[in-house]
Amino acid sequence: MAGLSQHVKLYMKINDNLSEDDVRILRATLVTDGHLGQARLENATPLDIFNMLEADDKIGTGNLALLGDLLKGLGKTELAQEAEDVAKCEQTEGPSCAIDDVISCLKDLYGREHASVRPLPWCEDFHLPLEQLYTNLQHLQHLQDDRKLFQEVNIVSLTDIYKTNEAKAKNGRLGVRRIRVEGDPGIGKSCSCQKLALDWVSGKLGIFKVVFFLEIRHMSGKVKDAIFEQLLSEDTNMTPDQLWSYIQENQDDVLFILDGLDELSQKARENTDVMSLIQGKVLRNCHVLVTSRSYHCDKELARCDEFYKILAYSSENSAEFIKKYFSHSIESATKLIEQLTSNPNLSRLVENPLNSVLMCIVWEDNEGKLPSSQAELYQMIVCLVAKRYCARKDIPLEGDEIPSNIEEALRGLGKLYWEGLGQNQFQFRIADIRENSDANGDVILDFGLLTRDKSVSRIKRTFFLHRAFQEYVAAYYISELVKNDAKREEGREYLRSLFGMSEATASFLDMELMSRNRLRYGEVQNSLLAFLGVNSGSLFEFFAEELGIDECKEEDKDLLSFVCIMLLGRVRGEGRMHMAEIVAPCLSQHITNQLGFFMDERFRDDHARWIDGLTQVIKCQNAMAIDQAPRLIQHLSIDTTNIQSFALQQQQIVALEDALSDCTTIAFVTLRSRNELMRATHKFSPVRAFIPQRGTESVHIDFRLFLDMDNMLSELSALENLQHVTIDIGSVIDAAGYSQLSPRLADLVMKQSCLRSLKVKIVDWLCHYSHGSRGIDSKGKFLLSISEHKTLEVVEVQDARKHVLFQTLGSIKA
Ligand SMILES: Nc1ncnc2c1ncn2[C@@H]1O[C@H](COP(=O)(O)OP(=O)(O)OP(=O)(O)O)[C@@H](O)[C@H]1O
Repeated sequence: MAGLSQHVKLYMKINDNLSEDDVRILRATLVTDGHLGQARLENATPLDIFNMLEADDKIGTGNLALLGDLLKGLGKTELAQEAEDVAKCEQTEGPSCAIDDVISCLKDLYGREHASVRPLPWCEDFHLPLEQLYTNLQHLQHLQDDRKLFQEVNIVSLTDIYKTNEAKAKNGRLGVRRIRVEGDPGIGKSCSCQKLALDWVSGKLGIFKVVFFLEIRHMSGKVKDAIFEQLLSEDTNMTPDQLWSYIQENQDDVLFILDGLDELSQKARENTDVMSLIQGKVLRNCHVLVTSRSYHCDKELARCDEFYKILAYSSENSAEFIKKYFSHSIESATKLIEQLTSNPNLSRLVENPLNSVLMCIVWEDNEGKLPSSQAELYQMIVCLVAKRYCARKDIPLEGDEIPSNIEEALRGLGKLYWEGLGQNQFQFRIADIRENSDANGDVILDFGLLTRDKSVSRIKRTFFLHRAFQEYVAAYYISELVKNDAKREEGREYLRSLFGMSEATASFLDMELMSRNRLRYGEVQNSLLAFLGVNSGSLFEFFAEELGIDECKEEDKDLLSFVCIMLLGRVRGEGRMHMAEIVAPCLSQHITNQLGFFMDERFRDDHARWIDGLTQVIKCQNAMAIDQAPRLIQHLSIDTTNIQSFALQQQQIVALEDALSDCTTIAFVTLRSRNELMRATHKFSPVRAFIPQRGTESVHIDFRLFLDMDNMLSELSALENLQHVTIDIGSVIDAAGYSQLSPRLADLVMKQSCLRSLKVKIVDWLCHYSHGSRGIDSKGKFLLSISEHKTLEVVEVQDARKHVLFQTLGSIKA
């Protein structure tokens, strides 16, 4: 009703208010006055009559004179007056009347469509009421588009952003117009947008007169048309051009909520003006809030005024959500919370809202059985869908086995969705699904992992409800190919395109493409490992073969080794050692995580997993060393910048330290950090964690800032038989102070009897700087240690002011 124009609403009102006698008189008058023929009028209701008159252009928008006369003839003066008012309104004040109509139409739509979430695609009737279930999320605000500079903000929903900005606004005008919100998959971006729209409906966002909530994945053309396609019905009493003019004239009052920029398809990108809207090239005074997955669309969103990140639920939030979900059974909630709290892996998993809701569903449906990982969680959900489908169709089930035609259907879907991901396509036409699925088209469409768009939208295409499932099913398809010996070659082709090796062979890898694919298909790559499970050996055999190709250049081996070790770090369970055994003999002899495109902080988690994988590889090589295996790691280069964050657990460092303590084959170690090493949550000593105590001949340490120089030198002194030590440090903050350097260096020289070169360069001491001393204090002991040393050939020490204190041993002896 809200979407209907004023005069149509009036027609309906008149229809309801005329008696049968009135209708008879009306028909007769129309015939007598020659407006309509008798045959057409027979049995026609007033509504039919008004439609006929409209079709003959006798009445319509802003033209209700005839209707007024007819009503007056019937003695319906009030209705006649209303007809006059509506006509006047539509003629003279058309746009403002019409915009009110659009607004009520939008409010009606949001109140209806966005008042609930449907986390399960197969359950069309499984709606969770958003207002009751919405649980506060944590947010960060990034400062000046720099992810390193951020502040924690007291914001629990997107509406709070506007509330905070409104408090700072001048003359009621918000200065901040373009807001960017990012977050990981399933973290609640869409849900937060829904909540924002609902808050507007309930008057909590009064600063905006009109709010357009558009899902970018449905966008294929101009924003002007998308508004009508997604939000308004065909008989809205404003044309797209009229509405656009209204928006242009009232920019300050309008908010666009644009959800999921990362889901804009390649094809749509060429035709849509949504980027111009986001970047303020059109409607620059409108308000825009745009969401995307983390680290996606960075360039396009660089010019936004504010930049927020949705973090996750805190552990209290996730418990609160579970209680809300099980409000009918507090006992279930308490039990689930207890189980999750006792398992750190699962507790972390449910910090993600999508995982939280799926966990509740699985718990409810599987009599308290819980998954151990995200992939297993999705697997359980797909099993659940399959079981419901079988129950619906009376298909007998054997245990937990999914019937083969359903598996086949899932594979068909996986193929389609993998191809869709390549094009950033998230919705599919039914015809395409049938075409791609042989005999299983109906199973796919009926199965329940697909859902049809139910909104007012005129887009009637089938699509996946949640992108995470699309990635999951695509991974399932690839894993089935990889496991199948008969489809080995096809499987490998898929692996190449998944990991970004499709346009090259191992002899010529494109690091940019590989890193891009890691960002784009990271979820698919990770799910693939989970699907392969005990069969993950096939994936590592693939990498081992690529590494073994004769033409594979050393730098390409370094890159493949990094990816391979990072993936190994993601393997859980007993099979891990076996996977390590497959790759360990083929890896590069130079193992490094200092790899151009992969140095970006977007790969932070991968660097943390790399540490786990490295631990496995080293353990494996330690065992192999006894058998004199030919290829062992000889040079280890670690950039700690990306691994010293909270992504890395203390026990992971301890495990690596343990593995390295048994390692004697690594002769060269390079350590680098591009930021402050000790700002990490976990304090660790880089020397102890990353340098083997035995067998290391050469160490190069290159840190931008270091807090514990004193300790580092003592630990280097404790290593066995070092020959070359090079230390480059930008700045040092050392509790022991500048004056301690000389005795520590003396210790190092005395303890390392095989030392041949020692080069130390420290650009600045940030504290404990003794202004009086321009060089190294108490040099005597140091000089003595050098002069008594038997093998030392080169000593170079540069101080804070770049004074070269010692250049060669010769100069010291002189
Ligand atoms: N704040 C919240 N309170 C309660 N439930 C939530 C909340 N946020 C998200 N959810 C649940 O998590 C599911 C996934 O959330 P949503 O679709 O908003 O994630 P997203 O960040 O948009 O994911 P993607 O990037 O994959 O599109 C929702 O269907 C809903 O069930």
